[in-house]
Amino acid sequence: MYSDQDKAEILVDALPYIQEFYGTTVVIKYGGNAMINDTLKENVMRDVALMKFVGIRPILVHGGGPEITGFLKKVGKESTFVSGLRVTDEETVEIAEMVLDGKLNSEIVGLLNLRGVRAVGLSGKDAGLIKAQKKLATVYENDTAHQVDIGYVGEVTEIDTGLITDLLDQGYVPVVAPIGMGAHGESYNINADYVAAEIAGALHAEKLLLLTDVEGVYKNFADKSSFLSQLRMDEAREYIRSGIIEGGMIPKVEACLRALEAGAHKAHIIDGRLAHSIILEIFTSRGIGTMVLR
Ligand SMILES: NC(=[NH2+])NCCC[C@H](N)C(=O)O
Repeated sequence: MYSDQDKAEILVDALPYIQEFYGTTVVIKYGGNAMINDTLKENVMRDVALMKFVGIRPILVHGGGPEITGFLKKVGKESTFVSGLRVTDEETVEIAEMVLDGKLNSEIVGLLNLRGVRAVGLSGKDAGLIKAQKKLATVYENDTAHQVDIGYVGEVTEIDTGLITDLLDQGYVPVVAPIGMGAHGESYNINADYVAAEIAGALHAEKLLLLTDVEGVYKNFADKSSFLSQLRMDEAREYIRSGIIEGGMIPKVEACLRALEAGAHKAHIIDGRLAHSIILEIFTSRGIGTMVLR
């Protein structure tokens, strides 16, 4: 166990970062295991409370994939996926919105408020926060790519940061469900990583933190010593092009690149399965994940 002296030193070691990030905005994509496991969930809520009370302005964007799938099953709807994207008819997007906004969002808001954080739940429909349009899935057949309509799966076309900025200025913590609104008022289910990236970019946030179910980026996944603690944008693009970054890591790194291109300062891929990974990444010099920078 730590002595009181050790604890004092740990706090003082964090001081440079507390000073550096005081008053800055940090967008956190909350999903995966950190959202499913109750202990991890509790940890994340405390990490967010800690950030808030040392003067950071956190914003949470949450996912909901497994819960949506579970609820669809309950009502007898099986999900089919095309290139990793859920085929989303009108009934499916209605259920996705119910689960994301009605259940998960209000659950997170409740947990944060229990911790003394004045969290406010939002969906992309609130005050025009997330404007969206249909996203087509790309399918490859005999080496030729074509686009397939999979329904109400969306991509962000515009972020209106007005409401979020007002809430942050008033000391609230916005919690955003990744639902976007189309030109005719229709709802779109959007990948939460991309929503978080767009919001971080639009706000010129200090950081985007992606809580994932991996440690970060490896140059060679089989070799644990090839972990990339830092990655520049040009390197990241090159690694995607050359296949070093592959599979499920591509959209994560692309979300980081998008956030930086749009105006965020840094983007971090961190392991949400690890207790207090947010605090370790932000308040230590080495961090624990992969930091993507300009
Ligand atoms: N994966 C890394 N290399 N992280 C370094 C983090 C440094 C510092 N705590 C920051 O948040 O900016």
